[in-house]
Amino acid sequence: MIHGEKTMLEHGHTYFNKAADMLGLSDKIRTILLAPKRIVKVKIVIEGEDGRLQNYEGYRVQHNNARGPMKGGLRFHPSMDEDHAAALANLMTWKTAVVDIPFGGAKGGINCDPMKMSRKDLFQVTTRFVQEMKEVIGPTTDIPAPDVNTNAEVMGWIMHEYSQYAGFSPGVVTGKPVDLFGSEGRAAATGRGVMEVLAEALTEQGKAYSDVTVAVQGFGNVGSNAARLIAARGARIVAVADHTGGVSRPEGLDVEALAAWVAEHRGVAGFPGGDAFESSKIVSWEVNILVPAALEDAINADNASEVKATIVVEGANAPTTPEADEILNARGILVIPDILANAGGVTVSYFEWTQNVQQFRWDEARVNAELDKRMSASYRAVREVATEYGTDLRTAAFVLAIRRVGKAALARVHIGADNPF
Ligand SMILES: NC(=O)C1=CN([C@@H]2O[C@H](COP(=O)(O)OP(=O)(O)OC[C@H]3O[C@@H](n4cnc5c(N)ncnc54)[C@H](O)[C@@H]3O)[C@@H](O)[C@H]2O)C=CC1
Ligand SMILES: O=C(O)CCC(=O)C(=O)O
Repeated sequence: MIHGEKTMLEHGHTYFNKAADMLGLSDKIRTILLAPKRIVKVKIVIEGEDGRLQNYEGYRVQHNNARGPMKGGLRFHPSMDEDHAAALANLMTWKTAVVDIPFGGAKGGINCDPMKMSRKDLFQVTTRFVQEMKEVIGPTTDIPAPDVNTNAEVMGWIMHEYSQYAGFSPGVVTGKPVDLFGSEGRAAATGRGVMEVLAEALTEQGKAYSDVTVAVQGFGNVGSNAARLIAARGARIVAVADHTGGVSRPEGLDVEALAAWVAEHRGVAGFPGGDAFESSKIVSWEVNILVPAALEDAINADNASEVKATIVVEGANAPTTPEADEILNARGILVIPDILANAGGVTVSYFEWTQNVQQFRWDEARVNAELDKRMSASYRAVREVATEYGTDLRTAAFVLAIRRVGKAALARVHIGADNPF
């Protein structure tokens, strides 16, 4: 899919190259670090409940495993294609390195629309996907997890199907139901990480949560948990938008009531506790903090100059195009980048995987404490690099990640005098 002039993967490469320029990396080293290890595309055909054939494509791009098994979510969305999978897999490599967990990066999914499918058809599609991918995923090779339109239930199906083939394998997938070897705290982890890095940024600026208003785009796993946790710290969530519309309330929305509404109605539209607005207006809402937590390219060259927030926390992956990023930076808006801001999910996925491997359970308090510690330490590490290089947080996060991945990748091969790490 084309995003403006460039593809999503090219956008990712733009960010990578800005950091690679700062590190003075040669073309050879850039190629080593950017080339995906494996790209798998499969055909998924099922007979739906209505008796008709449904025909989909499934993808898994395994980008890099220099630092450990590859890790990343599965997205079920009509826009899923090889470019999306590759771009998102790339981001996973840098994200796992930013939070310093022993994984590489991968991503995949199916170009289906779960909103229009029965649960039984979704189960069939998931099962077929695992049958096609079973040779390339596994607890020590590539470990999927939830992303857009996938959840704990789907992860449970994946674990079951893979275990039919490989024997009992809870570690093949994370984000599973807690009753099926999932981890306490994983469902809310990405939102919790967003809350934690935002706390660091506010502290830096001498502000508290109680001082700020927040707008959230996307009210799924990431957006709803971020909103809930940020509101619980005392901030006012004054506007929320999703694919069905937007709702606002200057005094602050009742986030728990909104979550209950969305669980029943599959969208924020019609929520009686606020005023309706057109969804795309969320980006330019008059607030202190903007949390894009839906899809890519939400903040782009057309709307970046209208952003009113002074901090943007990227709950979503790639919500800001490089053109928009330049505009936000030039306007002095602090952008906490995806590969740092939304890394709480994969961090607790790592905790889940270690619990599975050790056949041991952590309680929620331990998971949350370890997550909070790692997210704040990662924010500070990125800030330190930003200060060292006199650059923005996104470029600093890439510099930090490229150094870590580069050291591991090049220690595995004979590279000689060309090794810049
Ligand atoms: N689930 C996770 O643990 C993680 C998710 N992410 C990223 O966060 C983002 C959201 O993922 P989830 O919350 O898991 O997905 P989800 O499927 O739970 O929720 C997606 C949300 O985006 C909204 N949305 C879709 N199209 C929209 C549009 N055009 N305008 C406004 N809202 C729209 C949907 O209505 C829904 O509220 C994605 O970019 C994903 O890659 C990043 C890290 C971890
Ligand atoms: O939890 C995981 O393994 C990956 C989550 C994910 O897909 C992401 O961080 O974008």
